[in-house]
Amino acid sequence: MAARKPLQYTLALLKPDICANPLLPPKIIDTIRARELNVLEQKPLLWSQADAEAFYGEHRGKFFFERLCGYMTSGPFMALVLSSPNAIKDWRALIGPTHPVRARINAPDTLRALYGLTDTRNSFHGSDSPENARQEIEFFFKDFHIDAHQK
Ligand SMILES: Nc1nc2c(ncn2[C@@H]2O[C@H](COP(=O)(O)OP(=O)(O)OP(=O)(O)O)[C@@H](O)[C@H]2O)c(=O)[nH]1
Ligand SMILES: Nc1ncnc2c1ncn2[C@@H]1O[C@H](COP(=O)(O)OP(=O)(O)O)[C@@H](O)[C@H]1O
Ligand SMILES: [Mg+2]
Repeated sequence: MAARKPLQYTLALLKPDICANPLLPPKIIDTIRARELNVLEQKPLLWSQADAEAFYGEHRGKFFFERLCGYMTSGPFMALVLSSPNAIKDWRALIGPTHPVRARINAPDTLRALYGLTDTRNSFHGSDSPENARQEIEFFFKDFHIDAHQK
């Protein structure tokens, strides 16, 4: 009997443009589950400028940093913890490339192709590495400990 691969966890954000339409988050969550990603945690949030600058600190100084923080503090959004054997890759494959215009050309079935508005307002976030997933989950869900779930 092959040993089961341990579950992997990732942080997903449904950004303010998605959450501005109350019909969309439930629809997106159905799509997430249909792709065999488990939704372990979810919560609505409204960020301050300081929260946005802390989370996206890696992009400070880039030309889009201010507009990114302005977008992410423009309204309520939703944070989720997703799990599957390859949750990081699975969720990033489902949301597609960063730039919606490119997504519509190269990956038309992805969520950013379907819902993304502009390069900044691209509707979704997904952790891009196991270490970032750990940090990003901790950022939003202080009481969620990956190790406890992997026992
Ligand atoms: N390198 C560089 N690219 C830029 C700059 N300003 C805009 N762009 C690029 O041009 C794209 C389109 O610009 P915008 O029309 O402002 O689109 P956007 O920033 O995604 O849209 P907003 O949601 O309005 O911020 C941006 O996403 C960037 O990829 C800049 O100052 N430097
Ligand atoms: N060239 C750009 N123009 C405008 N906004 C951008 C650009 N690149 C990235 N962003 C914004 O910054 C966020 C973080 O960028 P990055 O980590 O490179 O992409 P991803 O979210 O796909 O991991 C993106 O989701 C997007 O909202
Ligand atoms: Mg990123």
